[in-house]
Amino acid sequence: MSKKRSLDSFFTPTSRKKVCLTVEAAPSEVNPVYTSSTEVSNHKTYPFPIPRLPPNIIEQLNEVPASQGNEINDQPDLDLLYFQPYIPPTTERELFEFLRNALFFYRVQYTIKRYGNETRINTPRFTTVYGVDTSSTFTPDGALIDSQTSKPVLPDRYKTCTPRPIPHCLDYLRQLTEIFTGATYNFCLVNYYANGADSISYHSDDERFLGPNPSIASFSLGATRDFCMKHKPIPPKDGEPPPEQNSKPPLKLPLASGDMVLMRGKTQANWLHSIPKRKGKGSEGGRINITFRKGVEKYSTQNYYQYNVGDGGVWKWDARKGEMKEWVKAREES
Ligand SMILES: O=C(O)CCC(=O)C(=O)O
Ligand SMILES: [Fe+2]
Repeated sequence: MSKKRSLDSFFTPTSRKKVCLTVEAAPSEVNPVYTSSTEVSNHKTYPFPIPRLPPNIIEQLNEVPASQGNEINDQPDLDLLYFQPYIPPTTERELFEFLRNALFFYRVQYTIKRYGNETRINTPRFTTVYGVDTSSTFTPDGALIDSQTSKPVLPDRYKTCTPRPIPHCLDYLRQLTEIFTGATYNFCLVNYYANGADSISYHSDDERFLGPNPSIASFSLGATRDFCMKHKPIPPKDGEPPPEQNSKPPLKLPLASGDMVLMRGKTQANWLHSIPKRKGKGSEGGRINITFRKGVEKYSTQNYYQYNVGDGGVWKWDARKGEMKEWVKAREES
């Protein structure tokens, strides 16, 4: 297949530009899929193959971003670009349904030590992750090699996890997002909030393994949920009077299906974000969140797999029952 235009020719950071890629010129060619079949992405680490994006969704995604991003930077250290929407309205529902059907998820549990006591934490949403930090790269056939030497990565690099390549259906969006944000991403984290009882508490993605001032592109599909942001408390400095705190109420962005928030600059270092639980009206539907980020240390790989895959069972959307079900290999094959 020939490429009609190179991806580089579309490179205009954060600009609104219609990308008329043909299906032949899809970014999937830049990062081939790790399977012999053209219908699915597969890898030894996947519990089951993941369908590639159908051509009609690819064609519609070539219209991104569907609107101009609005800058939100009127508060200290805050630097957001908010697209309402980014994914065209003709596509968001189909993409949501497609991804919910296609992906596998986990319900991760882990133990933390608080004041000497061990506490079991149940992550209050479904999660999954793909990708690997900059020290390693996947070959087109899915082998993990050292990014510098191109030699196979030895098992002791990632002792607690086995990294998984980003499947075509998410990698296509990753590459489009790289074009429009001017940043590069090697991880794709996916959250599924089954209803208003699922949530993520206030946190910042400020780990050292993302480097200083990381750009994180965050997509919403499905039910609308509030994205709340508040400034971190400003710690006092030795010998100085208490610093003035940001007294403004938390920022609340009602993230709708197809929206994208690009968090960048000093945002992660200074702000916290959350998706609070939601009761009553609008708490019924499921929501997918996809974030693209770049891990620059091998520890990012271990951390992301520990907290987004873990060591529990696989969950898959059951379209007939309309809910996530624990997935059992034998059941699918029989
Ligand atoms: O679901 C969202 O919009 C936010 C998810 C998030 O903050 C995260 O995964 O770190
Ligand atoms: Fe986050």
